[in-house]
Amino acid sequence: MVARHSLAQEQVTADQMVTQMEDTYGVHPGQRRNHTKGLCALGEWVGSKEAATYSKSALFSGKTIPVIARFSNAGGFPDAPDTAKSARGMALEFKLPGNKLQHITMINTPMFGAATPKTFFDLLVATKPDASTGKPDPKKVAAFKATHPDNRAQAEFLEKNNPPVSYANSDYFGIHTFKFINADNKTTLVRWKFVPQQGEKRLTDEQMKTMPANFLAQELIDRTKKGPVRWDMLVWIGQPGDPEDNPTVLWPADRKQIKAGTLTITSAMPQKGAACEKINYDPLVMAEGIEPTNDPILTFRSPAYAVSFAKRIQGK
Ligand code: HEM
Repeated sequence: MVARHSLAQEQVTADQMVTQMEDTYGVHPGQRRNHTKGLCALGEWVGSKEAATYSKSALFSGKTIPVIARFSNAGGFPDAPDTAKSARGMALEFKLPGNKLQHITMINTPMFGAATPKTFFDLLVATKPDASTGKPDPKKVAAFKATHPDNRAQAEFLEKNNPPVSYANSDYFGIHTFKFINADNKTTLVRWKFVPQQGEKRLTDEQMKTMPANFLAQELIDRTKKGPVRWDMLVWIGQPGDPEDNPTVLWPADRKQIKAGTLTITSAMPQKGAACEKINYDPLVMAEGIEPTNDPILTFRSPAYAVSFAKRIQGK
């Protein structure tokens, strides 16, 4: 496992990955190199007592914790249509007592489309729009699919499930395995998802053809003006032997599940100049009580986000 991890790291660097994003999506100065389209939101979080038995994180103290959120569309096109069959993202920064931070950065597919950074890199290369058609070359996409079976589960999920009608009507999955450490220093492997209290709702095939390119951001701004929007965080408790370092493989469906808390989003606003714009939602920003696994995608994300953040913060 460790050997495969270091091999994957050798094959592509964070710089190469972000340069490839720029090649595939173009450079949009001052903006994120991935999940470029999005908006900011504000809210709060209250964790559960049950989760506190598994993790000593201040996230589960039961106290109200302020949250700065960002909702987004996967990919580096600022004008990606909201009907595109790509992932939607929810990124959360929890402001814990003592100036500590916890980040949770999720997408709305249960699994990721790459077991190694190299597969993700190859996907970026294969989906670069062709100069003559403005669309990915179907031959290159087919060749990628034939040689990267670790992409298949997510690609099939995205093909079969239309995107949500609202950022508020979507599940968001942590995807990676994390470790909860409790007050007795006992480690539990966990995975999680955020489930919308207003229910999951996807665009119909008809709406896929009729909806405009931009509706998700304004819809969330309008919805939160009428009242708060909530998600419950459900945590699956792992068993010894459950896959820890492959975000393309799901755990068996019968794993014990606990409710770890509730997120309440109270307002949403365009990202320009708002609180989420200058946050790097690096998923390895964690407070005591939650730790990463050796998942090669999870460990790669941190340096890649840093490269993108450093560029955009300089206006590049
Ligand atoms: C090799 C794998 C990955 C790479 C190279 C990558 C790269 C990036 C980069 C460069 C950004 C922009 C960072 C910034 O400028 O602030 C980003 C944003 C994001 N990524 Fe990833 N990512 C990967 C995997 C994932 C996975 C597995 C998830 C979900 C579990 C995810 C969810 C997101 C979300 C939601 C955002 C937007 C965060 C925000 O709103 O600021 N990414 N990613």
